[in-house]
Amino acid sequence: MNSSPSLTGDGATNTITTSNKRSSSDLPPLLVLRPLSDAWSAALSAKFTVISPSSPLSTSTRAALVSAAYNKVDPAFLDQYPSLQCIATTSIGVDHIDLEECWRRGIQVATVGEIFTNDVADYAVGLLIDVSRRITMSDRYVRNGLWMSQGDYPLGSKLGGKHVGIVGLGSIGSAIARRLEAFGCKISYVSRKPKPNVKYKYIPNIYDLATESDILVVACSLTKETHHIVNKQVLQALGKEGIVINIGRGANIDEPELVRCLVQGEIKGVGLDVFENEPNIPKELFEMGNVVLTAHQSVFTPEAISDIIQVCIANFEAVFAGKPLLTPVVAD
Ligand SMILES: O=C(O)[C@H](O)CO
Repeated sequence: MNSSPSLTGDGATNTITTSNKRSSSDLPPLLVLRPLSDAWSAALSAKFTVISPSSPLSTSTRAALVSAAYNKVDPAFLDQYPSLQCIATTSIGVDHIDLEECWRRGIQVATVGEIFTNDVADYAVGLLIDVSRRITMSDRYVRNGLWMSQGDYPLGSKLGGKHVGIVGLGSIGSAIARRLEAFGCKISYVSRKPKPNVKYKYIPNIYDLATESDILVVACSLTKETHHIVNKQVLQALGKEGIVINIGRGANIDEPELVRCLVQGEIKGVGLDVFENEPNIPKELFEMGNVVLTAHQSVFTPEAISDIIQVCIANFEAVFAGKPLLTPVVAD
């Protein structure tokens, strides 16, 4: 009878138990740090011996699966797992991973590649239409019975013809730009350098971008350079009629300044899927009508989750076979 580790879970926590149903001794060990749903558990356990950080095997494992934000990969974490050769994160953002340190130690890092691109772009456009046409606000108005007592809700603004400034024209920013172009928006962008073969107007400075824009869409990754890239001056340059959409990372925006600008009417409205200290959200935002708030979910569709599982497995199989990763993070 074989008694080997397998992973069970309620979708929120990992638990190692013993099973006599099958042997996993010939399956490569995979250290898993993120919570696993049943679908994740089944898919990973079929290919790997899934081990938890508390398992004695974990220090000698070669590959690890981590998730965005809530598994910080820093030198202290890496010291615990000296045999790691590869880390795959279930995110596109890698701000929770000390990449330089990983590379210094010869550890490869993989993301989910472009799996989320279209879903996030759809969501960003959804937030933008919601804020500019006041859909959620009008919904609250109707639900609260105010239509009858107070009459028609104030009109939202037309999207076509608006000047949209995209902060970060990577794959997600580009997908947002393509969608907004179809709505008749004029697109400009800021990024470290102009993108080759791109027809949108490149503006090297975010202040100038904000000055020229009606709407700013934050779609950049979080780095030292982009931390609080949308600050007081940028928000003031955007102006009283300006709208901000953020599907990047909360810390791309100086959140207290954003709240202050909203309170003082220095910008018109925001659609935020990400926050500086998730899941803590400044309480002032709850009181405001001109904001749409969602719970960092622009990336998640059931279809995308299924694709993430497949790409993570493919990356680990490549590592264990000594082949290149499918979706590596590369130094730029
Ligand atoms: O980076 C990502 O993939 C998303 O924001 C989920 O964390």
